[in-house]
Amino acid sequence: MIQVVTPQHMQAIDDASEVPLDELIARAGAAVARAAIRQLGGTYGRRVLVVAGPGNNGADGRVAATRLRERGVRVAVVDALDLPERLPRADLVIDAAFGTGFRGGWQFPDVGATPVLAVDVPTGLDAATGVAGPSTPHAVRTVTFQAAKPGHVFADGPARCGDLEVVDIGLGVDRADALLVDAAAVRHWLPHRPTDAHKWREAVRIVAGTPGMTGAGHLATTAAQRAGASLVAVSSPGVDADAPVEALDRRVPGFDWYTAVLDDLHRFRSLVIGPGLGREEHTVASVLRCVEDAVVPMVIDGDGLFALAWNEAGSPAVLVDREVPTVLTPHDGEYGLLTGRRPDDDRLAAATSLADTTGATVLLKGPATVVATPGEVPLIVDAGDERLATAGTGDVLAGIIGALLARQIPAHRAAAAGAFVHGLAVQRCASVGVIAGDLVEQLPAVFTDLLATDA
Ligand SMILES: NC(=O)C1=CN([C@@H]2O[C@H](COP(=O)(O)OP(=O)(O)OC[C@H]3O[C@@H](n4cnc5c(N)ncnc54)[C@H](OP(=O)(O)O)[C@@H]3O)[C@@H](O)[C@H]2O)[C@@H](O)CC1
Ligand SMILES: Nc1ncnc2c1ncn2[C@@H]1O[C@H](COP(=O)(O)OP(=O)(O)O)[C@@H](O)[C@H]1O
Repeated sequence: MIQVVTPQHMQAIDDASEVPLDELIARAGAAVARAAIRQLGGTYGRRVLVVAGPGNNGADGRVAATRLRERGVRVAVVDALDLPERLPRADLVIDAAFGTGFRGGWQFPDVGATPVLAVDVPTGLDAATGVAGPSTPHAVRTVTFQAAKPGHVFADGPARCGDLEVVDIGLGVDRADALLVDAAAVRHWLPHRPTDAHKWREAVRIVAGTPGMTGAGHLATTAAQRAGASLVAVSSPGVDADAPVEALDRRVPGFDWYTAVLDDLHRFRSLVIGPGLGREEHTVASVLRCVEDAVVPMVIDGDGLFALAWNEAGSPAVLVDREVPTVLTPHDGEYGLLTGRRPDDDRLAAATSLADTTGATVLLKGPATVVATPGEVPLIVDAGDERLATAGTGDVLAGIIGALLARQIPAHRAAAAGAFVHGLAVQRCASVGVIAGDLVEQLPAVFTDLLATDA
């Protein structure tokens, strides 16, 4: 997995390094030159314009210019603080104006359609949050050093950075602030089913859906099945669940259904509670009883999170005493309900603080999803895309995580692996018109491909 380090932490690593700054800049600049040649597809007859600022980012760019000249590239370097009226023509612009030391107020010049290669971060992109300034260029590629920064993966980062290349310049990273989840990690986390498996081994209990909203239970159930649950029992309180023929429809009353759910919960390996449950007071009461007394790992999603927030003592009070893992899956609105405040631009900190106060694993949804668990390095999943932003995809994610918990994957990894396969599923779907059920259909192939790949 790629390490993610905050700019502040990277500065401390830099300061503590025994490698002199000049040497780091030499290595960084050489890596930028190599990336530029790859981007240009060669050196002969190619022209490169380097926009170089007064700091170390500019120094990286000047070293790259020297290296490129040595390879026969025609290079012009312009001073970011003294730009000529007309920029020299070029096949590639290297943005070495400002990196992590940018403090706003400088405009990147208009380079038309010429592709931009950014050094460390495109100028104006906040490396801590990914929020772009008004003239931040859209780079085709960004070369960063030693570790990715949060700004590369959150907010405007992915769109402004283009392809991200992380280059080792010989700085030892003492600890990552987060890790970017990849296929190799998820493959490694997935357990093999033993030959003596039986249908109760990875059984998932789901409470989701209400009259008029039974689709939430259906989506969570089918997703759990397709993510490896060996048996799913689903209840939509007060109504027959919309259960596929392979699942058990456990009819429970509309009120005080917690007794029915808790009764034989010990037979299951996980409980998913909340999608489409509604926000009635009696529903809140039943959810809270389940959270307090459930003896198996839980995923609390959607209206289950509302129930936690509605509780007078606050969600931490209900959660901290749980002796088995809990995964909370809020989007920004649900995070706001739970904490009284929507997450700010520092999404790593937002997820981590909720995890710390509740003791739970928090999966903070978004274009890049963050998974935080007390005592664990946060995980970031950026496998999905905007096609996931349709009704019901969260229900699918909750079902997948429920299945992975039932497969005995620890909560931190189960949540991150769930978000990762959810993202891979949408990558296999059509470009337009994707609905949540499409993701479910892709899951067996996603798992098959993941397990088949060598790495
Ligand atoms: N470990 C690593 O990852 C390594 C990273 N490296 C590289 O170092 C980069 C960080 O370098 P850096 O700290 O020198 O900051 P950088 O962005 O070059 O600019 C600061 C200068 O610009 C000035 N300035 C700022 N804004 C301005 C404005 N609007 N208008 C005018 N001036 C402005 C600012 O002035 P001041 O604020 O001090 O007044 C200061 O002089 C990093 O992004 C990476 O490329 C490698 O070289 C080594 C290993
Ligand atoms: N723009 C986006 N890019 C990538 N993923 C997204 C985007 N918007 C939403 N998602 C993902 O889609 C899912 C939506 O979940 P949720 O909001 O709970 O949906 P619902 O409640 O309708 O089921 C989450 O996994 C989230 O991370």
